[in-house]
Amino acid sequence: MVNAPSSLLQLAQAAQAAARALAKASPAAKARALQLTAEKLRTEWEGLEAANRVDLAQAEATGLSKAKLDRLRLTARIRDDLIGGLLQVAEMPDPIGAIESLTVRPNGLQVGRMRVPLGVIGFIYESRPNATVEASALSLKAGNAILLRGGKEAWHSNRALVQVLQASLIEAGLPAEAIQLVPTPDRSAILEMCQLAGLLDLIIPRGGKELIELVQREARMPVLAHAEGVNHLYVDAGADLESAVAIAVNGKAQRPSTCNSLEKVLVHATEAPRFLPRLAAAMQAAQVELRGDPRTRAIIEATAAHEEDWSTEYLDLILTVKVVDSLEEALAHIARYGSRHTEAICTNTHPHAMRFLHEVDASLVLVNASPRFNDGFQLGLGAEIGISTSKLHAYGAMGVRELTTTKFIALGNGQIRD
Ligand SMILES: NC(=O)C1=CN([C@@H]2O[C@H](COP(=O)(O)OP(=O)(O)OC[C@H]3O[C@@H](n4cnc5c(N)ncnc54)[C@H](OP(=O)(O)O)[C@@H]3O)[C@@H](O)[C@H]2O)C=CC1
Ligand SMILES: N[C@@H](CCC(=O)OP(=O)(O)O)C(=O)O
Repeated sequence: MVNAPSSLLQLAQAAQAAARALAKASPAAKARALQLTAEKLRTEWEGLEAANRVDLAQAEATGLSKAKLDRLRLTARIRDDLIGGLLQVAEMPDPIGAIESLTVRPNGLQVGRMRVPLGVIGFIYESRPNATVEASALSLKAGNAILLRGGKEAWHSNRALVQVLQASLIEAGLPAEAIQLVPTPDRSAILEMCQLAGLLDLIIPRGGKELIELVQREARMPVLAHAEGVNHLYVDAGADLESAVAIAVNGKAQRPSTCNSLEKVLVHATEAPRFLPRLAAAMQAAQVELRGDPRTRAIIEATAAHEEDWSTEYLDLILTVKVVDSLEEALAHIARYGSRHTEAICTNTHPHAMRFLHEVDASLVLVNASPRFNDGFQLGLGAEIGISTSKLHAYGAMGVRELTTTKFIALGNGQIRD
């Protein structure tokens, strides 16, 4: 805490004061701030787009990849999705103050749990401006303050969006400091955030290995890692192959830059001769480069996969394929190379589906569905701050509830302990 520059330290102190105010704010005021943000996204869209264009121009000039430019871009569709998500979050029941599982002890003491905010959240994430709005909305609904450190390429977009969010807070009678942007794109601020023990209650790094390792090493407060997705689809013996191809194409090609996209396909040997040519044709049409193990390459054209391919998250139109002899082999491969993010099976065999669900350790395990569903909005949370690949205190998509905790409460009538 002492090493933080006064500006960041002051921001965190202001966030802490704002968090205290938000913890007791009325559900109506929080919902109002969310509705106002939705309105302003529509009425102030031109200004937001203009800020976004500055970021896009700078990013293009520095040669940012097409996939990363795509996630930096604020489009009308993103605006509409954000508005829909904000309104959905506004309408959700306010979790704060709810008393859960009240029981009566033999001595008459009533013991329960009350849902409370976490406090101040430090959020470090990619150059994806919509994440700024989604994370802020969820944090606000959960009664937390948030300190945002988005990717450097989104600097102007994030500043403009945070202005909108803060104006909505003020109009709703809430402290603007509940949503703040770290005042510099300099990476040193990330290390400084990690030192803000006593001010930040939780830090969420959302990004690649380097970021996660840095924050896990340096942070002086709890960390919820939102890490990479080395995600598999296992095509079982007897699976519906048409559906398996459609799931694989959706998983890989719908939005290859996302953490929930498909990176590897494992196929049972009995299906490989029929499945792989269909997969290859579909992937070729989607412009996906295939890499494969020797058994795959004996059936279809693919470049040779190397050991590092099995653990690599490409975030690109590349897919690695392996032929396996059993469900056991698929489970063992996933346990060895997966990143516990998203894992899927295509099967028509109920016991296999159940084994996969029980035995695979990942934040979302799917049966006969695309890994692209690992997203808070798709899973019914309204929005998401990201996908926790840590197990404590939340595993998987994090919405409002995951940004809260509970404290015990006890209601007595004079009980004393023997
Ligand atoms: N689990 C989840 O919820 C999600 C995970 N991801 C994962 O994020 C990654 C993709 O995003 P990408 O932009 O490439 O991620 P990066 O890890 O490159 O960037 C994310 C953030 O981390 C910062 N950062 C990266 N490396 C360092 C470092 N060495 N020191 C300090 N800060 C650092 C970046 O800062 P700067 O702007 O300065 O580069 C940026 O703010 C993928 O691995 C993807 O799977 C993405 C979304 C959701
Ligand atoms: N959950 C989001 C994707 C989040 C994500 O992976 O973000 P990014 O890596 O910045 O593209 C979705 O499926 O739309």
